[in-house]
Amino acid sequence: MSDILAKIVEDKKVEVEARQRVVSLEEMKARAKAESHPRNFFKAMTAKRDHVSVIAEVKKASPSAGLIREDFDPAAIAKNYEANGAAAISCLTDEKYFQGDLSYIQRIRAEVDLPVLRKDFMIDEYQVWEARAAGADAILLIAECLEVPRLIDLMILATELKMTTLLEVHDVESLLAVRPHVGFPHEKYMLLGINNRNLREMKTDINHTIRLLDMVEQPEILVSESGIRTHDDVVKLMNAGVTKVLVGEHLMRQGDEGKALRKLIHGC
Ligand SMILES: O=P(O)(O)OC[C@@H](O)[C@@H](O)c1c[nH]c2ccccc12
Repeated sequence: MSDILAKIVEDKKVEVEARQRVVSLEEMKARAKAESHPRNFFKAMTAKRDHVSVIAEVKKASPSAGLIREDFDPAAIAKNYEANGAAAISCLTDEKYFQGDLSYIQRIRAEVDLPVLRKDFMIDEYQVWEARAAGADAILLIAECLEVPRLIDLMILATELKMTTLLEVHDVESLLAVRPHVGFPHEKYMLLGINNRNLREMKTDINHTIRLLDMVEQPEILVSESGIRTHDDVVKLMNAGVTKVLVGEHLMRQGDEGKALRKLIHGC
């Protein structure tokens, strides 16, 4: 694990313990069960399109970029994404490193019809229930954060709660470790993400996805994540057989994030 990731995970353990003291696991389960049925994130991402499928991300700040967007209205941003062709929304909920907030999920969901992914560092069952109670339709699991059996446990729980899992890898070793678990029995509810950001140097390179592509058994569920900025980047990935992307920073840096999204998808 990179130093920054190790530090985030350490802090996350403390945070999850503190949150559990405020709302118990039992209470969180009750809240999750009372929540309306999740929207089908997997279906939204695998629907037939004649262009790339984009998970558009709502992100105020990040450890690598610092503050990205000063005037930050998560629901308005998501609405603009929806109006301009996003297939789904991702929302950062980590407070310390990304200035996110769990309450943004409900605010976004009230304004858009698209399914919403909770983007956080998931290390505990509690957070999966918490995600569902907050209205999330999907969760992110980062392979570099957890041992494979823990990943599988959290994935099974997410599936039971009818949420989609975006299982993210960066390293080749992680991809090989999770590969036997990609697909069955979660085939209708899981996507595989390749993160182009190297967390050791914080640099992004979209060729990273293309280099690992040969080792991906189901490219139809693959999402290329991070560092995607231009329509040419999208064309390059599409030509290699990648039909899904997750984009945040580039869109969030534009005054009109919807217009930027349309340009990214269509080139104009
Ligand atoms: O802002 P970018 O470079 O377009 O990247 C978006 C997304 O991939 C990135 O936010 C991300 C990918 N995996 C993560 C894990 C945690 C936090 C954030 C992320």
